[in-house]
Amino acid sequence: MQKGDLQMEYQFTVKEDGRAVFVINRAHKKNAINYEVMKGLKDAITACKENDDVKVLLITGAGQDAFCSGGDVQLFHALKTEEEAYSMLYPMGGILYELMTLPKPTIAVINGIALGGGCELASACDIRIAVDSAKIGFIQGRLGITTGWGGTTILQEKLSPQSALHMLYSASTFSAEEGKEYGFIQRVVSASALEESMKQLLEPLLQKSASVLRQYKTLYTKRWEANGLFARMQEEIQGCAVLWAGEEHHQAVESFLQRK
Ligand SMILES: CC[C@H](C(=O)O)C(=O)SCCNC(=O)CCNC(=O)[C@H](O)C(C)(C)COP(=O)(O)OP(=O)(O)OC[C@H]1O[C@@H](n2cnc3c(N)ncnc32)[C@H](O)[C@@H]1OP(=O)(O)O
Repeated sequence: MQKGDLQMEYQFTVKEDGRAVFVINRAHKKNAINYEVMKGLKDAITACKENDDVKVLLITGAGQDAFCSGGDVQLFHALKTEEEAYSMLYPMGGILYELMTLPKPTIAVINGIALGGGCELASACDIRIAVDSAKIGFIQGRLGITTGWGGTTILQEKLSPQSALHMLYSASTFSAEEGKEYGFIQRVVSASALEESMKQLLEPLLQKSASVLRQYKTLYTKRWEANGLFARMQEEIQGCAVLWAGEEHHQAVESFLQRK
């Protein structure tokens, strides 16, 4: 394959105004997360932490109809046992913990459908802005599993129990406006107004000094360290791995893969 033909599964750029942008670049797979995207996200978060020029991290998906459809079902379908599932779930949970505690503002720009682990990824960001056509759903329950990247533990820090548990129990797909009613989405805009809305959202943040932004985030990170956030995420991940090995999950994934 010619070098020029190589399609990177993600793009990470740092703009002159201090915003860093991570784009999941797998639109042909509704921006599902595979191991390359996981590594790219891990490296991007580290780069943001180490680069004083970066003030804000944005995460979004390539194309117009998907933010992220969760883990790559075709790829992760090969993981059958609890141990094999844990070998993928735990590293991604660690990445979401690093994202959650990055000492800089993080914004999920939900440009389209966000499902399963895609919602967990968005949850780990400080702020979620969505286009009005976006659909969001913690659909893991339909596959006989729970969130497996720490998403439930993260929601416990951001949403009311009634909102979070309804979204999780139902495994329903909600509109962006419904997600806003639950407190999961902070701003809903039309696709055409997204760029302007992002400008309005970012301007006041980019004008603040890095130390002010870092101080605010550190106050939250200290709270999460004090209440054992990562240990609770790990417990959630272990629970998901047990369900992952169950027949209900394997049959649900098989049905998805055989659907066409
Ligand atoms: C802990 C996290 C947990 C985990 O995986 O570990 C999860 O995230 S569980 C949830 C996993 N995600 C899903 O179950 C979503 C599966 N995808 C869908 O339900 C649909 O594809 C949908 C609703 C996103 C879009 O449906 P639509 O009819 O508009 O498009 P297609 O289904 O034809 O999809 C187009 C193309 O993308 C591939 N695709 C979509 N989602 C995934 C995915 N999550 N993993 C891998 N591939 C995905 C789909 O197979 C099609 O590709 P093709 O080569 O044409 O088959």
